[in-house]
Amino acid sequence: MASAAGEPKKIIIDTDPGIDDAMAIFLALRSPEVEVIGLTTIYGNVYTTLATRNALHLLEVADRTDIPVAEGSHVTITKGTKLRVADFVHGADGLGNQNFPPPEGKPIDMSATDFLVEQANLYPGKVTVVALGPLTNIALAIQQDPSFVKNIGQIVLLGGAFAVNGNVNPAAEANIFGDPDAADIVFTSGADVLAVGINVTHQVVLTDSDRETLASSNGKFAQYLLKILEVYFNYHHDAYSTKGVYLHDPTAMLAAINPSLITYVEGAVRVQTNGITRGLTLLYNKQKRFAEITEWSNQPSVKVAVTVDAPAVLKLVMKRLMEC
Ligand SMILES: O=c1[nH]cnc2c1ncn2[C@@H]1O[C@H](CO)[C@@H](O)[C@H]1O
Repeated sequence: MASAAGEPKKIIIDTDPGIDDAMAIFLALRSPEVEVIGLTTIYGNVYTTLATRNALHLLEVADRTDIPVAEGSHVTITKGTKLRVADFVHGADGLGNQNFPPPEGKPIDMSATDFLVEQANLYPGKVTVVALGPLTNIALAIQQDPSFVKNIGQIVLLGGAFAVNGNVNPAAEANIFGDPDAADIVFTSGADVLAVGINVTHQVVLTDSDRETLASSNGKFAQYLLKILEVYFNYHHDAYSTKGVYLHDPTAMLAAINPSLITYVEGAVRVQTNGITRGLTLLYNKQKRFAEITEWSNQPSVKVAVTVDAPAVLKLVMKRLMEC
């Protein structure tokens, strides 16, 4: 629902589209509780240039070219250029190998980081960033403007594998693995952070039969998504024994739209930035006073999602994406 004042929550979607990003973006555009004030782009599912192109394309599909797109970083926060992109999950074009025509629009003449800082300053405490890719742009904003952590309302991020295996390797989830140094900066920044990890998103599955239900809708978004979902389904059939696909990004988006759909715990999160467990996220629940000072001591608390009302999430996703 809209806030008490009746104003929808302003959100900026930091995104690497991406099939489940496309779902999350459409979901946000169909959600009266939020107003999408911009998209910022990042590498992850695809390289940043393609993420920008896909973000512009998705807004054209949605007839929402009024929403600005700001291009984000092409490299990690440590200037790393050896990026891991998940084209095997989303297709070479990031959108199910559909080879859509290039968008007509262009990104604004401002970096993602500058846009994030500008909007947080413009609407102090009022903007939520929904971060669906590696956290480079957000960490850069934190470094660039010391007041960003105070001015930004909340950072809802899809990332981490809390006490479960990762999806890149047993230790790491893809978004955190993409830039672990940036993730550690975000988690320890003191900002109001809600992390939705794959321990939660793996509970939200869009099944083959849900896909058939989606197909029965003449809605613009449902018909578009059906085309691009094929590759995502194929990947999941190969990689997991699940009969369906995980709704990572839509679940994180709904956690921002309607926080009552999840529960969370609070504690300090640190990210392993090197070695075989690079990208591992580890939550200290602050229940024990350790004898020694640890890397978690005196770190601010963040929120980490632990349960999700999966049927309610799925129902909302289906309903909103099937509307005509
Ligand atoms: O196996 C995988 N490797 C890399 N990325 C993946 C994989 N499965 C899903 N995603 C993508 O990474 C984010 C969630 O971690 C989601 O954006 C999802 O589409």
